[in-house]
Amino acid sequence: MTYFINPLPHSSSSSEGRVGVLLINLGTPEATDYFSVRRYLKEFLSDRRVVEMPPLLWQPILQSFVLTRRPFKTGKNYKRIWNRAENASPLRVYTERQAYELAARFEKESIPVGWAMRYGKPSIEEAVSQLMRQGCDRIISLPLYPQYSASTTATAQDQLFRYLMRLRRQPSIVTVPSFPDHPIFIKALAESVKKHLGTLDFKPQRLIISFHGVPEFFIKKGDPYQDECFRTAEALREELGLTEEQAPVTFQSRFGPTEWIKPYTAPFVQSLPQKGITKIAVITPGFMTDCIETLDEIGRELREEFLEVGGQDFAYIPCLNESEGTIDLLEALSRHALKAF
Ligand SMILES: C=CC1=C(C)c2cc3[nH]c(cc4nc(cc5[nH]c(cc1n2)c(C)c5CCC(=O)O)C(CCC(=O)O)=C4C)c(C)c3C=C
Ligand SMILES: [Fe+2]
Ligand SMILES: [Fe+2]
Repeated sequence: MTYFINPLPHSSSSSEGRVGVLLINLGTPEATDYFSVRRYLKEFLSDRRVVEMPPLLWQPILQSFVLTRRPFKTGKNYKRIWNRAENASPLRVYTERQAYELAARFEKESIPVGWAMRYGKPSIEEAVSQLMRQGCDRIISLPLYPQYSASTTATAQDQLFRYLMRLRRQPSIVTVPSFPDHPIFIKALAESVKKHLGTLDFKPQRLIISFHGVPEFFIKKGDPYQDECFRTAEALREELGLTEEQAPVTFQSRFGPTEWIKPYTAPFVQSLPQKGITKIAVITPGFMTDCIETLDEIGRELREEFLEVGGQDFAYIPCLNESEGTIDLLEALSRHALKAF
C-alpha cells in the first residue's frame, strides 16, 4: 500500500514528453435540484479562500442556515438559465467549448487541452491525470479569471498543487498569470461591445462595467483584485473612447452581511433613472463565460430592477464565451507560457 498515486498505466513510469494545457474554471452544479446545488455550494463555500472564517465558526452557520435555504433559491435561478440541449450549466458548456476550440489551434503540434472545475466535475485531479495519460509531463495551468483574486485564481492553483502532492512523479507546471489588460483580451471585449451595440434599437447612455465583488477586507489585506478590475475597465474605456462617467465600474453578487467592494451594481443602476439615465448596457468582463451571475443576476434580475424604477432600455452584453477573440487570447496566453518550459 502506498500513499502516492501513479495515474499512468500500470508499470509505465515514462512519459512522452508532451506539453498539455489545462483550463480551470470555477465550478458549477451537476443539476438544478436541491441536493446537486447543495453539494456544489457546500464545496465552494467551505473553501477558506472564499469564506475567510475559522471553520469552527463558519461551518455551523453554513450547515444550519446557508445550505438549508440557499440551494432552493440558487437552484431556481439555475433552472432559468440551464442549457437543456446539453443538460448542463452555461459555465460548463462554454468552458468545454473553449477547451475544444483551443485544442483545434494546437492540433498540429499535438498539444492536448484539458478542462477542469475547481469545485465539482470534471475535477482538476481527473483532468490532470488524463493529460498525464496522454503523455504530458509538462502542464500549463490557465485559470479562466482575467483578474487575480485569492478567492478564484489562487484556490484553483491550490487545488492543482494539492493533487500534485499525492503524485509520485509530478509533471512540471507553468501557471499563467491573470491578464486584466492583455491587448487581445481588451480587443475582444471592445469588439464584442461594438458588435452588440450595433444590434440594438437604442443608444445606451451608459456602459456599466460590472465585476463580481469580494469582501472589502480581502482588498485591505492585499488582494489585487479591485486594482485589476480597474485596469480592465480603464483599458476597455480607452479602446472604446469612453470616459469614466460614460462607463462606470460596479461590483455585483454581494454575499453575507460584511461590506463588499463598492459601488454595488444593483443600487447604482437603480439610481440612474432619477438622474435621467434610462438607457443602459451592461458588460461583465470579470467572467470569461456566461454563468448564473451574468445571465440571471444581470440579464434578468438587474434588468427587472432597472425597468421597475423607470429605466426604459437595458442591454446585457454576453461574455466572450467561445468567440474567436477568446480563443485567440487563450492561444496567446498558452503560447507565451510554453516558452517557460
Ligand atoms: C461567498 C463569497 C464569494 C466570493 C468571495 C466569491 C468570489 C468570486 N466568485 C467569482 C465568480 C463566480 N461566482 C459564482 C457564483 C457564486 N459565487 C458565490 C459566492 C462568492 N463568490 C456564490 C454563493 C455563488 C453561487 C450562486 C449563488 O448562490 O448566488 C459564479 C457562477 C457559477 C455558475 O455555475 O454559474 C462565478 C463564475 C469571482 C470571479 C469571484 C472573485 C473575484
Ligand atoms: Fe462568486
Ligand atoms: Fe450572484
